Amino acid sequence: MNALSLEQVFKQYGDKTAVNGISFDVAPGEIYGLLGANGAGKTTTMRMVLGLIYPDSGRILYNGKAYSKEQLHGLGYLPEERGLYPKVKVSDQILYLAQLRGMSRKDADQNLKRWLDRFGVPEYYNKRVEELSKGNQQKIQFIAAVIHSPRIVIMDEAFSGLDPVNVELLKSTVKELRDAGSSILFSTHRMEHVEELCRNITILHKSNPVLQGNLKAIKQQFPRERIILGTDGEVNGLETLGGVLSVNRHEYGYELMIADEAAGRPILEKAMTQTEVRRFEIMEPTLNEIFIKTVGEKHE
Ligand SMILES: Nc1ncnc2c1ncn2[C@@H]1O[C@H](COP(=O)(O)OP(=O)(O)OP(=O)(O)O)[C@@H](O)[C@H]1O
Repeated sequence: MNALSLEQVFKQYGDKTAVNGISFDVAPGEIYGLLGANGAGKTTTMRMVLGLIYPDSGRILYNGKAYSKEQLHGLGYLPEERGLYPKVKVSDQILYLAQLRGMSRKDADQNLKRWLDRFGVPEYYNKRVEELSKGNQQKIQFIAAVIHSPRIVIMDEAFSGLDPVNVELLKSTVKELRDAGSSILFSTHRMEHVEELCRNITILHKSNPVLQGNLKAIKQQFPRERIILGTDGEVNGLETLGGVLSVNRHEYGYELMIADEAAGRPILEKAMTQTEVRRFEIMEPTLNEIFIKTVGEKHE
């Protein structure tokens, strides 16, 4: 059974439609990507899943059941806007939140210490939030979202403000949660994180779901239009070949845009007659390219 199912969920603010009929399922042990440009409806969708606001129509099911107070204990939320109290000690704050989610203080304390150790910062237990750097506050906010071992975790820009080492640390933690059976609804503008983590995705555009499904299958639907050609030396005349749309010289060789995959072979043959070819690859489109094509605008 799916851990989370949205069925034709619709939400309007006044006469503005924020989410226009979104449906998707998240299996246990799956990270699901929710993507979209600013204002597309991601946060509204996540807030409905959390029960903070109600859909105008449609249904949200948790393990096949409708929302109830008990479900709240099985949900974890890492909001985009951080919500910790700066003056309050990390331990007081996290233990309070964990108890709200149904944990005993003793169990919560054990879990908190384990998480702080996992993140290599046991000394934060007694610190006030304001004493920590922004990135380290983010780690504490992450702990607040998962301390009660929720079955469904909703993460809005989980890795923003983190340095590369901490991004890797939190990424591996998200994978561990997945492998332990949690379902994660993951929203970000960082497409490379989605490529690494998510099995299935929905792209929202102006409140409408415009592209949805298995990420690998989606990639196969889009044409391969870019060739990476790694060479030792110059290759002349590439731009004259049929189906070649553009040629860019790089340190490693050439990057070519092509009309279709059939243009590939003559490029390779021409290169081989002139120099040593180190690499030749007709590239799968990146999710970033697919996103821009689908949404039709730059995003940040
Ligand atoms: N409380 C509200 N009252 C009125 N309109 C709202 C409210 N919350 C969101 N909206 C509108 O609903 C639409 C979707 O907003 P939402 O915050 O869900 O987008 P988002 O995809 O999360 O964007 P971002 O990437 O910028 O966080 C926007 O047009 C927004 O202005």
